Amino acid sequence: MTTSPYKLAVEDLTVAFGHGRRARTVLHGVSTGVRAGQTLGLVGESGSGKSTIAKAIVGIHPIRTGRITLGGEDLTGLRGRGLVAVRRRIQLVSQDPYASLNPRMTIGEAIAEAVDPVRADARKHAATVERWLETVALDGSAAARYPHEFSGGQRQRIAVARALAVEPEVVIADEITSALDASVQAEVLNLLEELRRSLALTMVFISHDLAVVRHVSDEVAVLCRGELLEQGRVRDVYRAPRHPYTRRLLASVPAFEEKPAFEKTLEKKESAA
Ligand SMILES: Nc1ncnc2c1ncn2[C@@H]1O[C@H](COP(=O)(O)OP(=O)(O)OP(=O)(O)O)[C@@H](O)[C@H]1O
Repeated sequence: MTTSPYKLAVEDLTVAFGHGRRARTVLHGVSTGVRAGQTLGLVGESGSGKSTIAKAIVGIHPIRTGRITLGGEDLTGLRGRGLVAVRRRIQLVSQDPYASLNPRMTIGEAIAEAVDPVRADARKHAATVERWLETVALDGSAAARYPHEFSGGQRQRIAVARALAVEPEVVIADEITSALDASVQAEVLNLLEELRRSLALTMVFISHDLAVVRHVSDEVAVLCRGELLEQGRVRDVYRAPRHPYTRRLLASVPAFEEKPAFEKTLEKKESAA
């Protein structure tokens, strides 16, 4: 039985790299979580430990202490098949889509593998592959091509399609737009926002871009040097940050009240609907 209000919960998480005297703790008892169907924005300066949380959740980094639960089920310490199964239920999409796309596989094969890892047959799953490509606004003919044949923004959309094709319970998006220029960033964020609404995704959105986080998140958690300083509803934290560090972080955003380009595009779409 769990009393956690969160679909995905992290409790008292400590992660350290290295051993003995060389060990360095990078997460110090972090507790956070995301409610079902919501998006948690995870913010903090470079090196604060955001990616480490994501990687610990999906089992890439071992944890020292703490607990990770999904729907109340304890995932901590899973190995072998259990770990593989969890990696499917929680999909991590990172800044570099090359990391999740095998350069020797066509896009069709990559998505087919996400749908069915046992029989990753692009022809057998052609209809599903095409549906996911269309979901991320790509033509079905993309299935026969290789990752290097696409632009950065297109590759990121393919990585999102591949992650969603698994039908995960939670998606963790780690700086997925930081390598993209502003207009492509807007395109990927718009897509994510549409998918989030239509598929009622539960998502952790990691970014150092506070304007973007404000737009896509329901709650925001602020991380500083491996410690979680505060978490709350976006509106509350942005209007009245409790921690001086959060205040500084928000103050350092130039023209903070200025709405990002993609937000304006979304508003236009909504008012036209
Ligand atoms: N595999 C690793 N081995 C040793 N140290 C690591 C490893 N991965 C991360 N670290 C260290 O952990 C700390 C947190 O890194 P992490 O990548 O989680 O930060 P971040 O907040 O995601 O930063 P950024 O926004 O720059 O991606 C950093 O000091 C980093 O050097």
